[in-house]
Amino acid sequence: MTPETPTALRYLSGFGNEHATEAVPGALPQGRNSPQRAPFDLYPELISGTAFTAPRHENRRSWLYRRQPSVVSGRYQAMAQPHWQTGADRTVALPPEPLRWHPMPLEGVDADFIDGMRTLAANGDAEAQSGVAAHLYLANRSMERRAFVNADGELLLVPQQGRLRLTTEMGVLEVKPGEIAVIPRGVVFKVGLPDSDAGAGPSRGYVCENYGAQFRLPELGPIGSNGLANPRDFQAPVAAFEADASGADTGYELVKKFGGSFWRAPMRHSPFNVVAWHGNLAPVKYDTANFMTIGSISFDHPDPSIFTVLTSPSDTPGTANCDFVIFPPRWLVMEDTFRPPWYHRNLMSEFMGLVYGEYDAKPGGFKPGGASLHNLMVPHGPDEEAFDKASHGTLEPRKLDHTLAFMFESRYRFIPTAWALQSPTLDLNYADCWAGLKDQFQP
Ligand SMILES: O=C(O)Cc1cc(O)ccc1O
Ligand SMILES: [Fe+2]
Repeated sequence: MTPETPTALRYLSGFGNEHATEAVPGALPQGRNSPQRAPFDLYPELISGTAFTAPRHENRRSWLYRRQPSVVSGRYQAMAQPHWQTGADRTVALPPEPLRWHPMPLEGVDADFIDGMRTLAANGDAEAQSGVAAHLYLANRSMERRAFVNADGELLLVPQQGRLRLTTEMGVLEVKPGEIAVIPRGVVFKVGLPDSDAGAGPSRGYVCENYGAQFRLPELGPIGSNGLANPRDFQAPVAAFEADASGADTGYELVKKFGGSFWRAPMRHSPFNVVAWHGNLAPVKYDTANFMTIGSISFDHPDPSIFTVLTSPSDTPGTANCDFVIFPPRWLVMEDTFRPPWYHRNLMSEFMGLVYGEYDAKPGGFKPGGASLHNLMVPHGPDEEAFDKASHGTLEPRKLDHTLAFMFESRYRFIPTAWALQSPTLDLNYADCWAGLKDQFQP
């Protein structure tokens, strides 16, 4: 029952590249996509992630050559997953203040990746193809004969604890904390937890579900033709299929999120039955250790847009549906500068998480696995401890090391779910971290 994949996974390099990959040599038709009979009598199937007529530089689609087309499944039945919410919940009274959550406890977790998903906050509307959700997953069980497909958006996975083995229609990817993965809308996948399976305990991580335009690399402007996340460091899987795909004895359950509702259908065969594929729509992984970080080498603290890994544009240029921004290890060398983030209020709304280490604006209170939310025009900035240290410390070159925070930044306010607002992990004392900032004005 194990997937037919090599033990050391191989990947194809490049963001949005036209890849071509065969699990069995000769399985890809040559010179055309849809011959009268495809090699080995595989079924050609197209998946398009953009409208057919999207501009060429945005157009994403792939051709899959599979043992059975996706349409072969049993009937769908409604299924409950009340904790995975879709779009802004307008019934929630949105607090106008900074919010923070302590790490969600892992004790007593008994769920796979799908059942263990918890929406912390969401905005926009999947139907309107705009907005994002910020979820946390807490899971201790691999999806074995269970697969998932999300029709509502793409999923950006940010593991915080434990590796994920992502078996997808297009092959297998493995990601560990520090790495991320993006699974396109509509691509079937399942999540294995190699570390949990080995007894290391539950896995935890963050997910950005993007209902809007697909994540892409940001423009580099005056930075030039290299830097930040380099395209070649994004890795797509090689084609792989499950060995038992034709065995009639091994049922599968396919879970589908469709317009915010969950459905399940029995399948007689594994949906991971793609023998070859080609195209530029594919799941990818990326190691944030490869991010070429740029910062000030003179003075002042740059805007965090300098740390954008991927961006999902909205229809207003420069005002993203969502930016995925990281705060990786880096040197701070600025002279006569308050080096942490300044105090600020922004048009954009900021959901933050911490994969490991300490975040320089909140050395104490923001813990790995926790989250914070600073919505549009909600004031925030360094806590008292960070302010004191940064105002009085000597300004030698200093490495911020062993740290990885990130931000899902959106033009739309994130509305926390009722569950998140009632959670015992909600930090009711968050505002206290600024309460001691004194008026030190001495004219
Ligand atoms: O609020 C935060 O911690 C995120 C952030 C970091 C930064 O360096 C500048 C602005 C900003 O919103
Ligand atoms: Fe901020």
